[in-house]
Amino acid sequence: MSGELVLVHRDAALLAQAAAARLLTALADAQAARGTAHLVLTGGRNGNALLAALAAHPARDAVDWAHVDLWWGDERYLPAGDPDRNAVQAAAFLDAVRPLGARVHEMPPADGGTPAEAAADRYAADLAAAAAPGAQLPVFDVLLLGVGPDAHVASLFPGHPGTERTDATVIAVHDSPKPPPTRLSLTLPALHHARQVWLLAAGEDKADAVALARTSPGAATAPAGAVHGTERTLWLLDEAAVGKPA
Ligand SMILES: O=C(O)[C@H](O)[C@@H](O)[C@H](O)[C@H](O)COP(=O)(O)O
Repeated sequence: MSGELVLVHRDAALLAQAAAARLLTALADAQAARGTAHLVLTGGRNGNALLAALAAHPARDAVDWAHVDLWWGDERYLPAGDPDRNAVQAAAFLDAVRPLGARVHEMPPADGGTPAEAAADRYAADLAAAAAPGAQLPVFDVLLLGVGPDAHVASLFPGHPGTERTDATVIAVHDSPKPPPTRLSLTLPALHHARQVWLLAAGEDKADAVALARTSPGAATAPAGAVHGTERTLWLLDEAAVGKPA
């Protein structure tokens, strides 16, 4: 079982700044150890706030972005440029690091004809191409996950069939309880290919989900409580998201 750590910050803004500083150090450490870093991004308010803080951080370029691979844990299956796509919401950060050489692996957008299943397979192939020989996934150094009010992570929702999938690394998710209804998501086994999993939750609307997840009731009930890094699992919270007894 990896080491689990809970860090609580005063509010969502400080959480984003502190997590960005921590992430820069984690990426620099990964590059010092292995020469490269694989970072998995998440959508949602806290994920996007972290990326905005990262883009503006004075120590941003302590990371050699030319040796960073950026992936997504999930994506809304919408046309390219749609403002609801996670990659579009991360544009300010991507516009800052792409010129520095970051390898940005966006999940495929909907093109009006390709089924989401085919797009999921394409991303799985992209991941496999970046993996060690014989592996299906690169080892992710840090995998970021926003936590939903129902304790979902990525696009793996409680009681949803996609959360139980173990036969693929990337799946299409239909009938998502969180709009839009069609998404692409890494599966739970794929999320476990991370050295560090960082779970981000801020606001009192997340307190129930955090309290439930931390009792580890299983992925079907609380996917956020079922994801762990092989080396470390961090809960990055603000005060409003803490304090509800389990
Ligand atoms: O595509 C998405 O919607 C996200 O990847 C999703 O998993 C998100 O991280 C959580 O729903 C938390 O979102 P908030 O931080 O906005 O509450």
